[in-house]
Amino acid sequence: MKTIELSEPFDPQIIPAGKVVLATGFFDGVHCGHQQVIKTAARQAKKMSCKLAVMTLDRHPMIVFQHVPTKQIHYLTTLKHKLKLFQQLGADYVYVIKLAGTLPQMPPQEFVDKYMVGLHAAAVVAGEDYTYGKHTIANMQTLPEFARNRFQVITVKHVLFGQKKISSTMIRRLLDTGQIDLANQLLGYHYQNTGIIVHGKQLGRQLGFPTLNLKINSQERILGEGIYATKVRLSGKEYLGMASIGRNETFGANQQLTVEINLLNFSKMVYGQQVVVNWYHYLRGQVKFANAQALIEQLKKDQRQTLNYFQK
Ligand SMILES: Cc1cc2nc3c(=O)[nH]c(=O)nc-3n(C[C@H](O)[C@H](O)[C@H](O)COP(=O)(O)O)c2cc1C
Ligand SMILES: Nc1ncnc2c1ncn2[C@@H]1O[C@H](COP(=O)(O)OP(=O)(O)O)[C@@H](O)[C@H]1O
Repeated sequence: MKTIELSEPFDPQIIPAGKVVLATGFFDGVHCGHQQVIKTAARQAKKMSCKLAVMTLDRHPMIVFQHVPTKQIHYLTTLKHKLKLFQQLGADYVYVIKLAGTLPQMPPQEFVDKYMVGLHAAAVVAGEDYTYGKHTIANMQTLPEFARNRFQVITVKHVLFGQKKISSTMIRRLLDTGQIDLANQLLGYHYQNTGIIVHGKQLGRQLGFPTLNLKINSQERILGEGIYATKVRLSGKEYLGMASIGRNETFGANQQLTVEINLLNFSKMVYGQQVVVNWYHYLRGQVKFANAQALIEQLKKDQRQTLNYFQK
């Protein structure tokens, strides 16, 4: 897979020769709905004997159109993770479009000419609500007019959960409220965070349950408070872990939020390393225990539950 960054104005020479089927969207999360768009494009590419290209943006459109500060955006997938998921879906090219300069105000006809025809699209595939300018004029209904028979337009119907379309917003709400099991079902894979192991208060080892304290990548979204069953990738190996996201209420009020994980079958001292956490299952909410002993008793139960979950 080849990743090509495009910023306005780009040199048409850098676009690989040959026709592509172009799947387009912001694709935060690359959830089941997004996967349907990309898989439809992949089938079409096979039919038309061309390459599969995916087009995405380098930043959330809310930053540009609603002026939301960059720091306030917490993605379901970082660009790096998104690219990995596109690769798994069979993308030959990924175009990452820089949403800056004159691009956000570009008239729809110019956008279609430069970023669809200009990328050699034989067909453009997107979801029902895809827009490439003001939603009243630059939508999937009007795309054939702008295309002027230069490419085919394929609109993919929303994938529904119950009556509602599966959306990044729906999944963000589920994550914020700790509903990881359902969020994973709608994502079609296990939600993931990346973080660095930092020093905590060194209380964990006294309790008999040392924990990796994680500083999660600041652009990523953190699950709501609770205790979760996880799989953790550390130094090329995978471990089962029980994770706590919370404020360690047992040890005082108004403490900082921490993300910490006790790994089952692990006993090395590690700090500073990068870990990838895959979140699998919600075990319980945070509890303010009467004392450390009561917390320890609960941690033993959490450990058994984590093992049971993964043995199922
Ligand atoms: C699986 C798990 C569950 C936990 N549950 C709670 C809890 O319900 N209430 C609480 O106050 N702390 C809970 N903790 C957090 C412990 O208080 C924390 O690990 C301890 O304070 C150690 O902190 P340290 O890593 O900074 O030394 C939990 C930790 C783990 C690993
Ligand atoms: N099974 C384990 N799970 C998590 N961390 C472990 C484990 N065994 C050893 N460790 C180590 O212990 C450290 C955490 O101990 P802890 O007392 O909780 O200290 P800290 O407060 O600095 O996180 C981790 O950084 C890790 O290197």
